[in-house]
Amino acid sequence: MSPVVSPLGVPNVPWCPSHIPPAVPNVPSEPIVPFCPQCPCVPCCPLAVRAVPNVPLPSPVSLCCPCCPHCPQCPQCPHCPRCPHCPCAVPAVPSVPNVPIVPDVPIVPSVPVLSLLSPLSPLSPLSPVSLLSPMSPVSPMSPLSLMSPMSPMSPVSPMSPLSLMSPVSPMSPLSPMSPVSPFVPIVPFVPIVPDVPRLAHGGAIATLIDTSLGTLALAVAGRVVTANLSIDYLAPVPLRSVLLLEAFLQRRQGRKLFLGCDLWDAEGTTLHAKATGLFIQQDPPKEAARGGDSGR
Ligand SMILES: CCCCCCCCCCCC(=O)SCCNC(=O)CCNC(=O)[C@H](O)C(C)(C)COP(=O)(O)OP(=O)(O)OC[C@H]1O[C@@H](n2cnc3c(N)ncnc32)[C@H](O)[C@@H]1OP(=O)(O)O
Repeated sequence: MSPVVSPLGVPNVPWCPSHIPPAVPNVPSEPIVPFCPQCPCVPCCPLAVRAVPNVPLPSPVSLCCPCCPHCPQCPQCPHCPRCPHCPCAVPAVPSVPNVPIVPDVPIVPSVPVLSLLSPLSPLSPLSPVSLLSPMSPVSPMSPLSLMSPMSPMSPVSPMSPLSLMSPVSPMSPLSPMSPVSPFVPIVPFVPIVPDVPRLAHGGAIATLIDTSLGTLALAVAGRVVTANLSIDYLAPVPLRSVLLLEAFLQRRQGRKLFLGCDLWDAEGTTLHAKATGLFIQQDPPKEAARGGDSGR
C-alpha cells in the first residue's frame, strides 16, 4: 500500500472522510481522503488553528463557513473555526464608532501565513496581510489571527480571527491624547506543513509587530508609516503557539509617534520579543505639524 501523500507532499497525514479525494496516482481508492487545503479542520488541515483546551468560548459568536462547505459534515472537525457548528467560531465584534478609517495605509506585503483583521479598517480579504472590518466576513484562508482579550492575562480563544481593540475599553476608540494606549492582540502562528516542529520566522514576527504597532499608531494619529522598527528577539516562537502582543504608545512628538510592545506567550510567562517603533504621521502635512514638538 502506497503511503498517503498530501497535496503538500507530506506523507501519512490523516485523511478527512468528508472530502472527496482528488485523483492522485498510486493512492488507493478507499474512503479516505488526503487533507484538504481548503478545509481548516483541525485534524486534517495544516492551515487549521489547533483548539486549546479549557479556553472559554467567546460569546456571542457569529457563525460562518465561507470557504468550506464540507466542514459542517466533517465529524473530525469539532473545532473548525469556520464551521457553523463550532462554538469557537468568530466572535461578533460590534462596530467601533467615530474611528477614522484610513483606506490607503500601506500594507506590509507578503507574509503568506499572516492575515490581520482590524475593526478600524476596511475589508481587504485577499491581501497577505489583510484588514477586515468588524462586520465583514472573515478572510476564509486566514491562518493567523489576532484577538483582543479583556485583559492581557485573561483566557483567550485562539480560534477567533483577529480583532484589535483596546483591552481597557474594547468598544471605544483609542484616545489620541492618551499617553499610554495598551493594545493586546493574540496571535497563533501555524505552519503550512503539519507536524514539522519549526520556529516562527523572525520576519513574520517583525511583520506582526510592525502591523500591530502601526495599527495602534493609526488609531492614535490616522495615516502613518513606519520610520524605524527595532526588535529584540528574546526567545524562539514555536509554530502553533499562541501569543499575546501588548503594544503601547510611549510618547508623541509632533508627527512622530514612539511606540513599544512586548510579545508574550499566551500565559504571559515567556517574553518572546520586545520592540520599539517610530511611526510618522502622514496627515496633516508635515509643515503644519512642525508647529508641535521636534526632536528625534
Ligand atoms: C490588521 C491591521 C493592520 C493595519 C496596519 C496599519 C498600519 C501599517 C503599519 C505599517 C506601515 C509600514 O510598514 S509603511 C512601509 C515602511 N515604511 C516606509 O516605507 C517609510 C519610508 N520612509 C518615508 O516615507 C519617510 O522617510 C518618512 C515618512 C518616514 C519621513 O519622511 P518625511 O515625512 O519627509 O518626514 P521627515 O521630516 O523626514 O521626518 C519627520 C521626523 O521624523 C524623524 N525621522 C524620520 N525618519 C526617522 C528614522 N528612521 N529614525 C528616527 N527619526 C526619524 C525626522 O528626523 C523628523 O523629526 P523632526 O525633525 O520632526 O524632529
